[in-house]
Amino acid sequence: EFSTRSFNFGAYHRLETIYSWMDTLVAQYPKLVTKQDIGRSYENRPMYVLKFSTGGNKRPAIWIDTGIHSREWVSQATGVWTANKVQYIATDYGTDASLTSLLNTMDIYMLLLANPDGYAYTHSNDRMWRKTRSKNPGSVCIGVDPNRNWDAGFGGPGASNNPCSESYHGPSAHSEIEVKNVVNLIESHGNFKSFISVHAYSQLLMYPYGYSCGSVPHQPELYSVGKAAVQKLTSLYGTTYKVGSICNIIYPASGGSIDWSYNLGIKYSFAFELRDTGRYGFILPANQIIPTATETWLALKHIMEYVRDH
Ligand SMILES: O=C(CO)C[C@@H](Cc1ccccc1)C(=O)O
Ligand SMILES: [Zn+2]
Repeated sequence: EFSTRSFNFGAYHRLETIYSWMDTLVAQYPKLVTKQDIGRSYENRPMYVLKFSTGGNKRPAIWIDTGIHSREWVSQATGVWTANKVQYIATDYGTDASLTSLLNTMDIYMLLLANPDGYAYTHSNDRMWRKTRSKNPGSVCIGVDPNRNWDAGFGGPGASNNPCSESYHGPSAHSEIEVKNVVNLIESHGNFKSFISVHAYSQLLMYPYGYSCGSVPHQPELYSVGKAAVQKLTSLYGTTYKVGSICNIIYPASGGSIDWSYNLGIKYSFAFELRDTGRYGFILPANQIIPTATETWLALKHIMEYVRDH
C-alpha cells in the first residue's frame, strides 16, 4: 500500500510493514531489485533477501545484514533506509558516478530482518528480546544468540552454554535455521567479497576476530579501510566511532557471523555498532534513524567502493 515515496523512513515499523515495503521496492524497480526467500525462520516466517543487480551472472557480491539481534531496532531501520538508497545507485546515474559504477560490476545482497521471529517478539511481548525464539530442550528458557551460533570458534570465549543466557551459543554451530539459511546462501553463491553485519549500539566499526584477541592476517588493511570509512561517517554530523577487532574493542565473542565469513575467505568482513553510546541504548529515538542511516551510508559507500577497487 506504499509507494517508496510515501514510506516513513524516520519511524520504526512492524515486520509486516517492512515486508510490504520490500514488495513495493521490487515492484518499482524489477530490473534492479529481486526478492529471494532464502528459507523460513523457526516460527516459519519467510526470510527475504533483496538482491540488487544490473546483470551478469554471480558477479562479485557484497552482503549486508541488519537486525540479527532483534532489539537493536535502529539496525533494521537503517537497513530499510539503505535498501532504498541503493536503488538510486543504479537509477541515479551521474550524480555519484563512482558509486553508480559499483552496480555495473558488483551485486549487493541485503537481509533486512535477519531475526524475524525475534523482531516480531520485540513488538508483541518484549522490546528487549535479543535472541531467536527456538525452544531449548530441557530448559524453560527460549532462544539462541544468533551471533554466537556460527561455526567460528564455536562454544569458545564470550559465549554461554546456558540456554537462559543472552549469549547462549546453542546446541551446535548453525543449529539456528536463521543462521543456516544465510550460511547456505553464502556458501552456494561462492563469490562474496564483503560481509557486513549491522548491530547497535556503541558506535564502533569492527573486524575479526571476536573469538580470539590475536590479529587476523589482513588486520592492517582492515584497520585502514575501517578508519577511512569512519572518517567519512564522522564528517557528516561529527558522530565519533572507534575502529578495531571485535575482541579488542568490545569483548571476546565466539561464534560471531563475521568471524565465520572471514574464515570462509570473505576478507572484507565488518560489523557495525550504530548509535548511540548508551544514553538511549537500544531504545534510540526514531528521530535519530535518518541521521544514523545517512552517516552510516557514507561509511558503507566507502567500504563498497574500496571492495570494488581491490
Ligand atoms: O550485540 C551487541 C550489541 O549490538 C554486541 C555484539 C558484538 C559483536 C559484534 C559482532 C561479532 C561479535 C560480537 C554482540 O555481542 O553480538
Ligand atoms: Zn547486536
